[in-house]
Amino acid sequence: MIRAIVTDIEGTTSDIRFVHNILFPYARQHLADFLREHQHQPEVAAALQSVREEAGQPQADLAAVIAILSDFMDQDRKSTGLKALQGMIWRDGYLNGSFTGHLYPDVLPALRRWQAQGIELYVYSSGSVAAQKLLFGYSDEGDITDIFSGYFDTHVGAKREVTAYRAIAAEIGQPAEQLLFLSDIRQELDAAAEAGWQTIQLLRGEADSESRHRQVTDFSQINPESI
Ligand SMILES: CSCCC(=O)C(=O)COP(=O)(O)O
Ligand SMILES: [Mg+2]
Repeated sequence: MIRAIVTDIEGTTSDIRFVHNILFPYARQHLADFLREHQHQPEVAAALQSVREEAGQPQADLAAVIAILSDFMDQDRKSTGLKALQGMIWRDGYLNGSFTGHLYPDVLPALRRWQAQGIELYVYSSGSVAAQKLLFGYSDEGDITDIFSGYFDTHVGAKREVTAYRAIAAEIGQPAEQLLFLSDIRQELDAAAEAGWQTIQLLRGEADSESRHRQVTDFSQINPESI
């Protein structure tokens, strides 16, 4: 019996093209100006220091950190510091109406159905918790943040690491076999399965013939009561 469902965002609830073609370029375009203006704010300074440490350049000046962040963005590196900064920059974009958080049309009806069945809903993304709340708070369907009982980001660990799923299970307080993780990425599902979770892979685009996970093309095909 599934007690809680944890969902990925990019490629699962939301189109990967929204993240890569809209969110990421917006952050890249505004990064330098944002940092010059806000570098001394405590949460910005903490994220910058985290990036310096991650790059092994603890004394890097602002220009050097901007170059490091540019490299991280080129690599789509799931750096906790970069993700924190992207979330702060995206906030302006959501607030000034530059974009809304993309949701596939099958997502909200399924989330509502599962919630009505007494299943708790959570998010786990490499995007910061603040960025997750923005996407779901300013989504195509309005503010749906209340539907989720909690949000997890890379502070619990990287999405391909088994330990992250053990940490999330401990925080949710349910046995791993009663937790279901939804993601488009096989390696993330492999880590969740190794931690004892149930898994379903979303195939929003290309097939994945190497996957050993149950596969669906949208949320309407997921029936937690049959798992
Ligand atoms: C909060 S939306 C932006 C997601 C993001 O920054 C990212 O790198 C995608 O990560 P995910 O773990 O959702 O694939
Ligand atoms: Mg994904």
